[in-house]
Amino acid sequence: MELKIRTLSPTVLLYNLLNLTILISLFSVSASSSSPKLSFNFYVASCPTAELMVKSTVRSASTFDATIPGKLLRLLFHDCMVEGCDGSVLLEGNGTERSDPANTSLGGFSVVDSAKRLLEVFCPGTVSCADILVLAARDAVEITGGPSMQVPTGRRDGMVSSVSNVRPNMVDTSFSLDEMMKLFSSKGLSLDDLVALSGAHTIGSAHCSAFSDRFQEDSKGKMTLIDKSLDKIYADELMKRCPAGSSMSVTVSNDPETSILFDNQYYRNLLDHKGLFQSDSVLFSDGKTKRKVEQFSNNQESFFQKWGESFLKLTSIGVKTGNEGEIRRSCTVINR
Ligand code: HEM
Ligand SMILES: [Ca+2]
Ligand SMILES: [Ca+2]
Repeated sequence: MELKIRTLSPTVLLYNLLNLTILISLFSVSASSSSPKLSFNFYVASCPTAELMVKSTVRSASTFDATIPGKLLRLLFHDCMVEGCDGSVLLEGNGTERSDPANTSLGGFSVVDSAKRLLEVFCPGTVSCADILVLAARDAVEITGGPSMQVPTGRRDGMVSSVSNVRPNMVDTSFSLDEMMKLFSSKGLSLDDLVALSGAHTIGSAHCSAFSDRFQEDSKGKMTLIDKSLDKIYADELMKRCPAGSSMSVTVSNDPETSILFDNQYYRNLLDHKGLFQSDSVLFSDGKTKRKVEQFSNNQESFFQKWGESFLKLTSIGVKTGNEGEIRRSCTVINR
């Protein structure tokens, strides 16, 4: 060892010393930065099987009920848009986010609750509901044939869930592209993220009321198409599935072609003027997003690639880490 050092030239020694100094200073910057960030394998020491337990819960629930993946993915979106990805949407009670009409048709709560119960047995007080929801949505995409992704964890659960926070932070199917863009950019999401994340509508379903604005009902209860951008045959089919006065529980597939497959069919539907919501159709009718829609419709790989990036951005919105928030014992109530 002694011999080795002596044989090193002074320049090499100086170079090594410099590298060491840079390394030390880098380390101290990251160690002293105020709020810890998310990290991959956050639970590797505290609960090594956390991700596996969530995955198996989502898998078995989805085997029994094919509507689960869509529900989990939408639930995550609605969580992240309001107060960030902090599980605020999961809280029950008067005046919580769940009371807003935009959230009354949400589902998948019981899957998150089951995963949490399992995790509380093996790793009590360790894995946040916010992380469980992100992992469950990630798994939902993979289970339905979408890309497999590694997602960072370490989110903490929020203590605030107020119905008044929903309206100002949630998109609506009646929104113009500019309105959607404004909201997305306030969350750090770009126009390309909007196009990619809307691709979530390649799975799942919608209630008739979610797209009734594209039709008009006359005094005799007859429906007519008022949104001429919609394909005529597709519109007829929708009217047949959702006649005036149809039950509130009737649902229609978001993607009429491959509703249980996470693929790029959503974008091909847009090209065919078969976007279910006005907010879907506008992505193809507006020149600002048309080219991205065409690109994703032609190339599933590029959609999957961008989906991965955008999903990471979505799941990082307003996250609470370190000492912020708490680790809930039950996902539906804050700890007492
Ligand atoms: C950008 C504007 C968006 C609007 C206006 C919108 C609106 C809607 C509406 C109205 C429904 C039907 C709900 C029902 O009637 O039950 C729906 C379903 C769905 N949305 Fe979106 N959404 C948007 C973006 C997103 C994003 C970014 C994601 C996820 C990343 C997402 C995931 C889903 C999923 C998976 C469903 C199916 C839910 C199920 O099967 O229960 N949506 N969306
Ligand atoms: Ca939230
Ligand atoms: Ca599909």
